[in-house]
This record gives sequence, structure tokens and C-alpha cells, in this order.
Amino acid sequence: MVADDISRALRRIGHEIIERNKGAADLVVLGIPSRGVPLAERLAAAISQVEGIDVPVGQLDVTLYRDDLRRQPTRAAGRTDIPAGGIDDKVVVLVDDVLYSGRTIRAALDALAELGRPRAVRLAVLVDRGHRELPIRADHVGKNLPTSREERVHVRLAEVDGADAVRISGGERR
Ligand SMILES: O=P(O)(O)OC[C@H]1O[C@H](OP(=O)(O)OP(=O)(O)O)[C@H](O)[C@@H]1O
Ligand SMILES: O=c1cc[nH]c(=O)[nH]1
Repeated sequence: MVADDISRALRRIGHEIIERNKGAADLVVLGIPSRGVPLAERLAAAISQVEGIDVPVGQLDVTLYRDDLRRQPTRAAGRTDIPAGGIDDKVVVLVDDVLYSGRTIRAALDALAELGRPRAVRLAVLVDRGHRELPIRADHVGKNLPTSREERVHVRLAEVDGADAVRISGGERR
């Protein structure tokens, strides 16, 4: 995906969310660090532009809720920022760059449960590369990218990396 593909995908997902939610009322968009955060900001801006209202946006750190904490080198806990109105009775849209095993999203659901009780939680991802290990699916997908387990999907975003791109590395291309 190049920059235009990414912005088109985010605009389309914004429209899908508005349609499903019948507007943007009660929406809270939360990005999962690291690259889910700028994606959440872009998505909230795209929804705001269509609906003409501010869409609260924040970020949800899932580090302490991961099920691989004991296996992986220690990661420093990041920041969680919940918009002032909280998440109780809101429709929370979680945003991440890549959906793979589903374990990050499982951790995010645990993190969220400690912060309140949303009316609904939806998931938007830029790339779904398959290989789920848990019963988790995305409601909104920028692009389904069939991959082998040996490959890795790299999402690069202007805010973090200087430019937008999605590329695949490693493994045997099929
Ligand atoms: O579905 P999963 O198997 O959990 O994989 C997806 C997660 O993995 C990546 O994060 P990574 O751990 O590489 O950290 P990063 O966000 O800092 O790139 C990606 O950003 C997702 O958050
Ligand atoms: O390919 C992958 C797998 C997990 N997380 C990523 O960002 N890319």
C-alpha cells in the first residue's frame, strides 16, 4: 500500500463506522501504540470531517495485559489517554495497524475492561494478515494481506517514520 491507498482505506473505514453507528455520536476512537495511535487520529479526523462534530480520540496501552509478558524481553509500559468523557456507554473503536494472532487485541479488551463498560467495542485495522490464534476478527479492515507466518508486515506512517507505506518482508512470496 502506498500513501494514497492508506488514506483511501481510512476514509472508507470512517464511512463504514458512520453508517454502522448511524452517525458519530457516542464514538470514542482509541489507538493501540505505537502506530495505531496516529491511525486513530487520522480516522477520527476523517469521521469528524464527514459528520462535522469532534470525535474524541485517545490511546490505549496494552503492555501490562499481554499474555506473553513472561516470554518477551520486558517492554516499558506506555501511555493510556482516555478522552474526558470516558468510555462508559460509548461505542469504542479500537484501532491498530496490523492484526495477526489477535493477542494484542485480546490484551486491549482486558485493558479496556478496567477503564469502564463501553456499549460496544469495534475493531478497525489497516492490515489483516491472517494467522489468528484467538477468536477475534476486525469489523473494519483497510486491506486483507495474505501472508505466510515467516513474513512480517511493516506499516510505516508519516507521523512516526517520515512517510506512509505498507510492505512485507521475509519468507517465500507466494
Ligand atoms: O495480532 P498480534 O499477533 O498481536 O500482532 C499485531 C500487533 O503486532 C504489532 O505490534 P508490535 O508488537 O510489533 O509492536 P509495535 O506496535 O511497536 O510495532 C502490531 O502493531 C500490532 O499491534
Ligand atoms: O507481521 C506483523 C506481525 C505482527 N505485527 C506486525 O506489525 N507485523
